[in-house]
Amino acid sequence: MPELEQLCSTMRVDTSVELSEQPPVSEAGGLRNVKVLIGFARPHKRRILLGLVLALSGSVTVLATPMVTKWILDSLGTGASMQGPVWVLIALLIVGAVLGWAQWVVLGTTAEHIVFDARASLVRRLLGSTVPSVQSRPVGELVTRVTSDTVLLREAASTAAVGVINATCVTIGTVVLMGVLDLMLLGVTLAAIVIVGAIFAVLMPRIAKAEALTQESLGHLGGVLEGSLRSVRTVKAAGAEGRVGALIGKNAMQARVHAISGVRISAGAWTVAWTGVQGAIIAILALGAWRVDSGTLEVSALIAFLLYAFTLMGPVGELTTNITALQSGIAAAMRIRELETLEAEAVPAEGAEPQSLSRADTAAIEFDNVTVRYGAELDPALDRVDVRIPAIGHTAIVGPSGAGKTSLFSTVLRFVEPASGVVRLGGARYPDLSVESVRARIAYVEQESPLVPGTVGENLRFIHPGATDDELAEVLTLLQLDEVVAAQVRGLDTPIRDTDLSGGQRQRIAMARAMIRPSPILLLDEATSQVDTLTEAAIVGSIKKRAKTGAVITIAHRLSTVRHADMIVVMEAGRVRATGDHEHLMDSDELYRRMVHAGGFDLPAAQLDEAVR
Ligand SMILES: Nc1ncnc2c1ncn2[C@@H]1O[C@H](COP(=O)(O)OP(=O)(O)OP(=O)(O)O)[C@@H](O)[C@H]1O
Repeated sequence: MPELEQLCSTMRVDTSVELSEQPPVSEAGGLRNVKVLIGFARPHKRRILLGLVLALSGSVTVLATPMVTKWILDSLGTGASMQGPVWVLIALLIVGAVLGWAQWVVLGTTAEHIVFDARASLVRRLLGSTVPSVQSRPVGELVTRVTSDTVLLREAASTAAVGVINATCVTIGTVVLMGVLDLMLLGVTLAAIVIVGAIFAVLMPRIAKAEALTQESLGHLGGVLEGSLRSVRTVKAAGAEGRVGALIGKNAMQARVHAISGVRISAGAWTVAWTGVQGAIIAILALGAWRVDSGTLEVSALIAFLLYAFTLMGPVGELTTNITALQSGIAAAMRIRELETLEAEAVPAEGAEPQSLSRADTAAIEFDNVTVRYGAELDPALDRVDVRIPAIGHTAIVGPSGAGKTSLFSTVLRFVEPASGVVRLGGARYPDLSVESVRARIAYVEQESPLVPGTVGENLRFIHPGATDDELAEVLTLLQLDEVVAAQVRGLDTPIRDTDLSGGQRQRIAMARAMIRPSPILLLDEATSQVDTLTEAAIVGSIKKRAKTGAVITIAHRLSTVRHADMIVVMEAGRVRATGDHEHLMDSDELYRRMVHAGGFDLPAAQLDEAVR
């Protein structure tokens, strides 16, 4: 758990570190792709080195065994005591077993550390990225990168890398010792190794490609599945289970096709490797027998040579498995690394502090000629907006769908940064303030899915974890939630997933969370649906109360919220069209009048006329 706490506590710090320390992604450069994988292993190089030393030491015991066997066979011929070589064999066995165990533990543990680090780094990256960049990808796809891709990294970045080096060393060592025994038989072995190696070189990139495509399909699968489950009610109500299932199944099938292609190529590589080694053994046996027969080779040397040939199957098999694992790991590392393209939030600035936000004559938020775009080629979502929101009172933002209300909130919360113009909080310019210091002064209630994983109590204390029981009780009463909470099986300790809260009750819990302690600014994106009369009355009442001591800014959809606002900002097509109170706007602004008569503040502009008619 301490590691988890550490992970959580470092969530808010600069996120650009770990992933960006690695070299840039390249589709073409195989070596560069390997470097991406090495980037994940680098922090654990000492442990990996230890694992390699243990693996190599273990291999020495394996390599020594045929020579000691030859020693025993030679002793048979000369009548010398066999006690010495037998003890050496037993010692080699024990030492080899201990080294193998230690290698397994060291590398296995390291692999888990690598997976944890990659996950922690990914979580930090995801939570540290800007809202639009995270929301531009399906959530399920991002989740698979943290869950399944990191698992593939496990073997590749530790065991597989060591396995490849060790197997290569063992192969070289075996070849050298074979050369000591007989050069002609070595020639046969080398020919087999070269042929197997060449076929491998051709097959490996194809395995890598199949792995990358499999992971990509799995990512898409996760994305579609997550989206479908999120809207399971709509899916079922529309009787679309079959269609949605087919769409998810299509991604699953694609994953299967690519995975099967990978399996086939891997099977081919394995078969080639084993057949090559087996063929070499038969050739060695035939040639060796002929040479023993002609008196140019000792029987003990032939047996030792054959033992080496059999030993060679180990490293060749190890190479095949580990190179396959490396290819999977490289594909996973590239996908993990690709998340670097998510735009990170601005690094905290030091220095400026907002002025007091509690005086009626100061502005809580000021927009000075602010333009916001979601892409260079897109029309601005906010177009040269000038607005001044007082530090005390209720300001309602209204406008047709797409007018820029949410973008205004996103700019206030620094989810997006203006392309031009400047925003001020309590007189201090945003660029001079850290993101944290801005958000610390704002409580925000979003319109959609306002509850977070955890218990009811954790949800209520989400913004202010230190809130006292009295503070909690007060806000629960204000929002008429006390009985709702008491009715849950374990009261405040009821996990959200076990509650039977209605949409309106969830909305009120989200409100309570934001109001448990006064924040200078309360941003409320009013829910259009799911709001019962009780919730509506509770929300209007709490807005009024809070607006006496701070700034309450609502994206308002209902007349009941808008009518009593101290100031109403009417937005249209990214611009502020008019400001004033209800009476003033009813007299002076045509669009506002139409929205009031239409009975909805969020209809698309084209529908307003129709609704009024
Ligand atoms: N993440 C995004 N990427 C690209 N364009 C966006 C994004 N978010 C909003 N927009 C565009 O910016 C404009 C303003 O959208 P915004 O969501 O701020 O309007 P809104 O008034 O809140 O609308 P609604 O009431 O329908 O939520 C729209 O044209 C919208 O298409």
